[in-house]
This record gives sequence, structure tokens and C-alpha cells, in this order.
Amino acid sequence: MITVALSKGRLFDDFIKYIEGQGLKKYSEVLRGESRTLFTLVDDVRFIFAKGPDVPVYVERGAADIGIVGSDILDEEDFEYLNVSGLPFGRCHFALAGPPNIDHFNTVASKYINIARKYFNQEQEAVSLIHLNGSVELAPILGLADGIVDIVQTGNTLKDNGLIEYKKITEVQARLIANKQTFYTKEEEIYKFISEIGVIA
Ligand SMILES: Nc1ncnc2c1ncn2[C@@H]1O[C@H](COP(=O)(O)OP(=O)(O)OP(=O)(O)O)[C@@H](O)[C@H]1O
Ligand SMILES: O=P(O)(O)OC[C@H]1O[C@H](OP(=O)(O)OP(=O)(O)O)[C@H](O)[C@@H]1O
Repeated sequence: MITVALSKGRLFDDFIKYIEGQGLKKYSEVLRGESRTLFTLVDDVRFIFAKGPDVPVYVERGAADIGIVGSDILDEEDFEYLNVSGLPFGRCHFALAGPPNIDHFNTVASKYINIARKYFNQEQEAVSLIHLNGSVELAPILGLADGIVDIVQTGNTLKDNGLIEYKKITEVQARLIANKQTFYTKEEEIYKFISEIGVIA
């Protein structure tokens, strides 16, 4: 048996649509179930449903063999895992954003403090960072910060809150990661699953 950690939330819906597109009803029908159970078994594949930032934790420690998670999470924290492949969903990007007419960002709020720090270090800009857990668009509106570093997909959240994008920082997409040991010790089962879902290792 192999264990696959799926991120709950947006990527979960995207993953189901993706495997439906691959004609894999045996997985999608079970995953679409209404139950509150946090794991399910299909043949010899056990799926677990975790919060996005916890997926690499399960994979790093071998509690899961495979994880499907946003690259934003992998870039924000350091984990040990095998980067097997990008997946064709969950595409968005990180941006520096703020109200119009900002000349210089002295303070920036973000849920992704390490990505923001790395970006400003690269730009050689001294910026004071404020960590928030979400709804970061509020920070410049309330004067808590001059701007934000956040994920942008449609751009609607920025627009609806009167903010504009100043700089695209980096692309984000879903990724398939694997545990560094079990990728080899369970090679056959893992290869069967990832080829079934259309990922070439
Ligand atoms: N518009 C988007 N905003 C945020 N994340 C997105 C977006 N589009 C795709 N993603 C991907 O989806 C993942 C987050 O999905 P989720 O629905 O769990 O959001 P969340 O806001 O981080 O979770 P929570 O609501 O539990 O705080 C991200 O890690 C990212 O890879
Ligand atoms: O460009 P858009 O399509 O509008 O998507 C981007 C928005 O979605 C995410 O927020 P989320 O809904 O996850 O809530 P959060 O702010 O609590 O993280 C992200 O932080 C932006 O606010």
C-alpha cells in the first residue's frame, strides 16, 4: 500500500478534476464522497486529506509516500522530499501589490514571510515584514503596511480592494513530491500510481 497526502481546499478540487480528465473514475468517485473521514482507501492506494502546509511534513517523515501540494508551500518552508513533477493545475503567482502611487515599500505584510524576505533580499531592499495569516489585503487599506506579498490568480481580490500589482515575483503551481526513501523502496507501487495519474517520473 502507498499513502498519498492531498491538500484540502482549492487543490483538492483541482486534483479531482485533473484525474477525472485522465478518466480515472475509480479514484474521483471515492474522493468526491461527502464523508468527513480524513482518509480513504482505493485498491492499494490510501489517500489522506491534510492542510496544505502539513502535506510536506507527512511526506518528509514518511507518514505519506507521495504528496500533492502547492509550490508556494514548498518554497516558503524547508522540507526534505523528492521533487517528482509539476502538475497542470493550481497555477497562480506571487506578487508585490499595494495601493496605487506607492514610490517605496517600507513595510510589507504577507502570509508568506520567507518568500517575501527572499524577494526583498534579492532586490537589495530593506523592508520591514509583518506576518499575517490571511486577508492580507487589509494591511495596506488600514495603514498597517505599505503593501503585500501575496498569491494572485484572477486578480479579483486585489481589484476589489483597490490594490494594484507592482511586480510579479514567482510562478506557483501544484507539485507532486515523494518521500526520499520510500520512493525507492516502494518503487513499483509508486510508479504504478504516478503513471496511472499521468505523471512521468
Ligand atoms: N487564488 C489562490 N489563492 C491562494 N492559493 C491558491 C490560489 N490558487 C491556487 N492556489 C493554491 O491553492 C493552495 C491553497 O488552497 P486553500 O484553499 O487550502 O487556501 P488557503 O487559503 O491557504 O487555506 P485556508 O483557507 O485553510 O487558510 C495554495 O497552496 C496554492 O498552491
Ligand atoms: O487573484 P484571486 O483569484 O482573487 O486570488 C487571490 C486571493 O486568494 C487567496 O486568498 P484566500 O481566498 O486563500 O484567503 P486568505 O486571504 O485568507 O488566504 C490569496 O491570498 C488572495 O487573497
